[in-house]
Amino acid sequence: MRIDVVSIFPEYLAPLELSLIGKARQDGILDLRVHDLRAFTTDRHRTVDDTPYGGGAGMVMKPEPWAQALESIAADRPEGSGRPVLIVPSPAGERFTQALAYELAEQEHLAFACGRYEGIDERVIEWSREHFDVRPVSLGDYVLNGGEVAVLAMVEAIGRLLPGVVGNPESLVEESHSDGLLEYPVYTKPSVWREREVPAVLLSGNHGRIAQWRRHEQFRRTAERRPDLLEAFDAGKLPRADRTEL
Ligand SMILES: N#Cc1c(-c2ccc3ccn(Cc4ccccn4)c3c2)n[nH]c1N
Repeated sequence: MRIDVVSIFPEYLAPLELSLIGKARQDGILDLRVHDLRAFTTDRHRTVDDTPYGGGAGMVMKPEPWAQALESIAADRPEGSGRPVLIVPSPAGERFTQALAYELAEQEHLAFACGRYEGIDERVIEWSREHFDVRPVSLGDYVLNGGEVAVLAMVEAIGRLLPGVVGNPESLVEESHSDGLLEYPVYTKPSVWREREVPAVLLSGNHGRIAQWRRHEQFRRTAERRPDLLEAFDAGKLPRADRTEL
């Protein structure tokens, strides 16, 4: 998979050089490129923002640097790849979910546009549809200062689903949200810790009973902490977790 990220703070994406995503890049599973939006400005001050039409607080990101950056990415797309998907983090976007992570993990080329200030001139989103499948996406119902934190989360959630990134693909099946439910509690040695014991069933060696207990714990936790997920689960609206390997 090829991923391009455009930001005025490219160093914000440095954590993607670490851990599993960093190794996936070294192994050639993920070709991730970060671009500084200011490299696509033409004035001596490398200006990326201006005052909003209609007034209001804050500044808006100018359209032309974005068009230059995104045209450069579209022109450099991998040989034979289809139309790239442009994900625009935004508080006004569709919710990022595990199901969307699975969907995007099947794409050959993703691009992320990290806005700042009060956002990107809306005409960029409209213009981008000439070159990309454009998806405004929100990390959640709270306000961040820009798109970079959302991109860190989305790239990790998507990248870990790619074949060869996590050691045991089986582990992707049983984690929270992979089947629409929260994950069961996990324990390790010692079996008694500060007078707290590991549930006896987990020490029984009876794999059928262990699986039954774990499934029950998933439903109990989901009902307690995320009843909204339980309704979706009961309605059969499962995320795309019907495969352990993409
Ligand atoms: N994904 C996501 C986001 C964002 C987000 C994403 C991109 C930008 C670019 C600028 N801002 C600041 C800002 C504040 C207020 C109104 C508009 N814009 C962003 C915020 N906030 N919350 C999420 N779940």
